[in-house]
Amino acid sequence: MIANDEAGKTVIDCDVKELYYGNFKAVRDTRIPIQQGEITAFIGPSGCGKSTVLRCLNRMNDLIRGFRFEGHVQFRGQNIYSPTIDPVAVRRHIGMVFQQPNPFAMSIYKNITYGLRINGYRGNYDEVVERALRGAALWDEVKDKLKQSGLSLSGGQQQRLCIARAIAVEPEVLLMDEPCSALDPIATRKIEELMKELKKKYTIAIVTHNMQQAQRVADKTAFLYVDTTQGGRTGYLVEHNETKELFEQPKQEYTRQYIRGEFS
Ligand SMILES: Nc1ncnc2c1ncn2[C@@H]1O[C@H](COP(=O)(O)OP(=O)(O)OP(=O)(O)O)[C@@H](O)[C@H]1O
Repeated sequence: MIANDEAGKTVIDCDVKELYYGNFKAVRDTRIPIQQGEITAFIGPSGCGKSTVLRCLNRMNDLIRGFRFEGHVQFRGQNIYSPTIDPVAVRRHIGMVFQQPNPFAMSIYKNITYGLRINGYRGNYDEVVERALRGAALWDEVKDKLKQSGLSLSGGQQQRLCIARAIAVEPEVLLMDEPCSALDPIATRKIEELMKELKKKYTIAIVTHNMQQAQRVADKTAFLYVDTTQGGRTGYLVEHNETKELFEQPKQEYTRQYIRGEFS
C-alpha cells in the first residue's frame, strides 16, 4: 500500500502473519511499515489488536504467557525476534510510554537517570536530565524541584516525565499506547504538541482511540478491524495510508464506515 520509494525510510518493518495468546488467534495479516521521522497512528475498535501489535514492536509481549507469533519485526533490517537479540537492548532503541502515567516512586531526577544507571552510563547525568526534561517540555515546570517525587506531579506532568524518562536513553523510536487517555483535554493537547516536536528527532507509533487525535498528529494511519467470520475475534489490518487520505478518501468500505461512526 505504501509506495516502494518509501521503503528506504522504513525504520521498523512489522509483518504479523498470525499472533496468538495461547490458542486464541488475536491478530492476523497485519503489515505496517513504520517510517522514519513520522508519526504512525493505530486506530480501530476495541479488541482489534492495536496494543498487541504495538507491543510486538519492542518485544513487550514476550512477558505474556502463551504469546507467540508468525511473521517478523525488523528494526533497521534486523529481526528483533532473532534468538541472538537481547530484548532489553531492543527496548533501549525502541522506547515505550504507557496509557497510565507510571513514574517510579522516586525523585524526578532519579526517574530520568534510572535507565542510564542500569546501562552503566558514565557521562554527565545533570546534562541528560535537563536535556530529557526540555525535550519533554517539562523543564520549566520542574527545574526547581528535581528532588521531589515524580508522583507529586499532575497527571499530564507525570506523562511528560515518562516521556522524558523514555527519551533520556536516546531511543530511535517511541511507542505510545494511548498516552492521553488518562488526561484532560488541556494536558492532551500539550502531549500532542509535544509529539509534533518529538518527531523531529524520533520516529513515533501511537495507539489511539481518538480519531481526531490521529488526524491532528499522525502522518500515516493504520486502521485495524475485528474479523468474526470464523467464529473468533481476530484483528487484522484493513488499511494503512497517509492520514489525510485514509480519512478523506478511504479505499476500504470498512474504513469508510468506521470513520463515519457507522459502527464502533
Ligand atoms: N495478555 C493477554 N492474554 C490473552 N489475550 C489477550 C491479552 N492481551 C490482549 N488479549 C486479547 O487480544 C485481543 C487484542 O487485544 P488488544 O488489547 O491488543 O486490543 P486493542 O485494539 O488495543 O483494544 P483496546 O482498544 O480495547 O485497548 C483482544 O481480544 C484481547 O482480549
